[in-house]
Amino acid sequence: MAAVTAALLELEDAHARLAGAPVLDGADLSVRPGEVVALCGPNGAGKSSAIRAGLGLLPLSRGAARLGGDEVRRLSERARGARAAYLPQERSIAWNLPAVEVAALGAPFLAGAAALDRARAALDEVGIGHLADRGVGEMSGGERARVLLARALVVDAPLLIADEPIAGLDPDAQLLVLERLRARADAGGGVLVSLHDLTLAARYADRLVVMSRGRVAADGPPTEALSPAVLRSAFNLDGVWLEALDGPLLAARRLHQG
Ligand SMILES: Nc1ncnc2c1ncn2[C@@H]1O[C@H](COP(=O)(O)OP(=O)(O)OP(=O)(O)O)[C@@H](O)[C@H]1O
Repeated sequence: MAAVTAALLELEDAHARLAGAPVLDGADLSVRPGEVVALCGPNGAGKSSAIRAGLGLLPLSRGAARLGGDEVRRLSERARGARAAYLPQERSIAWNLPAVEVAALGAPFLAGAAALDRARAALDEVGIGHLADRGVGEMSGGERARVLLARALVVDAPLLIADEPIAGLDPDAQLLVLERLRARADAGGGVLVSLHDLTLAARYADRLVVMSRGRVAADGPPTEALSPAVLRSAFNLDGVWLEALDGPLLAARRLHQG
């Protein structure tokens, strides 16, 4: 009998409010082992809120949030940290520590040398191995963003959640990072990644979830989820998918305002 694989993260009819206004309004979301799920939607649609709810960082007023099959609010912070690595959208690092030490913070339970080895490997993975010993206060914004991604890659957890990991990265680094996330999923992990670049989302994700006004407007194979109707209603775009050499390519223009 085939075993049913539990979702690594699940939101079911999730409702949440911030400052008196709804930010999640009945959102459903799941991530399973082996898949990259791209979370897309316009600014303010609720992507970060959905991620934070799944991690137990944003309490729900109604509905359920489960991490690794258990209700997230019943899990200790340590248990949450063991179930999901998280790269938040916020990219600041307070202390000017060497990149390798910042990345090693992702493996607090490993002995120092083992954590530093893993951190160096992760910095290599994101293309900045040569900056491992440089202070993060002496780096460009994109380099610092990659250090934080390396810290998330160091975490030994079945699920990796990355909130806009390619924002501010150069084109080569964007593709490199998405390749690394793809490789994590191909090795059996689950990946939830919020992205604004719809073409890249379509190329690297197995499934694409479109959020709009705190709800899920579409969930499915990327170019099906981003249908012309959804592009119109959620993104204000008049768009079509073209088939290019490297995969689907979105050709879109802004809809004229009435
Ligand atoms: N701390 C807060 N207090 C009050 N409202 C908030 C707060 N954080 C976010 N919001 C509101 O919640 C809604 C959802 O925000 P969220 O950050 O989840 O959107 P998002 O889809 O991740 O957007 P973006 O693409 O801009 O990062 C927005 O309307 C936003 O203004």
